[in-house]
Amino acid sequence: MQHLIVFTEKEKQQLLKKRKGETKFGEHIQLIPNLTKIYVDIVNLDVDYVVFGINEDIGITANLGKTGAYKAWDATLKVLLNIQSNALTNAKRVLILGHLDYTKQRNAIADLDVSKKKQLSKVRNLVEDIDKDVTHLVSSIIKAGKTPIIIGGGHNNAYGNIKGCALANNEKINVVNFDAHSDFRAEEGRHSGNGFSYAYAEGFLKNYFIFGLHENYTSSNLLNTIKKVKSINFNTYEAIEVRKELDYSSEMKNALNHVSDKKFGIEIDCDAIKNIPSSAMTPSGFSVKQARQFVNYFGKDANATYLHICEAAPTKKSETKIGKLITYLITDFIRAQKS
Ligand SMILES: N=CN[C@@H](CCC(=O)O)C(=O)O
Repeated sequence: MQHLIVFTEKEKQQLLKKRKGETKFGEHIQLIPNLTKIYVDIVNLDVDYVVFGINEDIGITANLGKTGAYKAWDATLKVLLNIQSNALTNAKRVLILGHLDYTKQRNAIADLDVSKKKQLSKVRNLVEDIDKDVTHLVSSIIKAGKTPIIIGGGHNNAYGNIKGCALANNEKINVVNFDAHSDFRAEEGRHSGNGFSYAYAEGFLKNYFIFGLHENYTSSNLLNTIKKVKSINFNTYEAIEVRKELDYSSEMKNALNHVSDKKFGIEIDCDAIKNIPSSAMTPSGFSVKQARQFVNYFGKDANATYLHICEAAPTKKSETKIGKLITYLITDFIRAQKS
């Protein structure tokens, strides 16, 4: 795993802001001292969750989107390590593994002109390399009996999550996706808009529920496709929050029915949440409270297999806000699983 950079005790100490009389989450988490073989390193560790970041936005570049998601992991660590450690946050059950690093690859594509077909396909080929790493890492974590919590990166990484889970369990998995977009675009080379279509076409994804699709950002072709395929179900943000034809809680129940008959992944695209800096930031979207309720609701189910939070693109100004958002979602998931 040449791109996996393990999170070290030294880095942890640099980020921890200790306070007398209090214990921070980072003081109780587990780390692995050396990386040998990921499965062997974690299989005997007494933890339930393996949290790791994917420092890339190459998939977003390959989808001609707005970059910056490679910074979400660092933003998250700064906040996550410094929340309180108490009976409600369960830090001892958490391994902070580290991150997949693609700095070199990001630099190598910086000067490419993605409006040119050949150069775009170079970027899309790089996404396939990332896919291999994510697939291997997720499948090793699941085979070791732990639950992956993945902080992206672009939504292209849904593909590696799904394939990794399916390979580890030796069967297709289901997914519920909290997202303004279907990410079911054509198989035209890998990017952040086709993680689910590739996973479906290659036989790793079975039932797929898209929660809160934006009607303005779904092409006519895609709408026809997702209406036609029986194993795909969806609702729209407009039907729930604008026209009030559907009720948020009942829709979560409906989505759970669609995915919970077997192992399923929970995908949270931060562009579904109002005003969160991301590739497709929107002034009209679900609230942070609704996103947290969503993670809690699906995280409670015994078949919930992984959590992926992606597409948030922090700036200097929004770094703490994004770190806090992602930390709330991570801890909501852990609490939900415990209950
Ligand atoms: N993962 C995001 N997919 C969206 C991106 C939209 C955008 O960046 O504007 C899509 O392909 O539609």
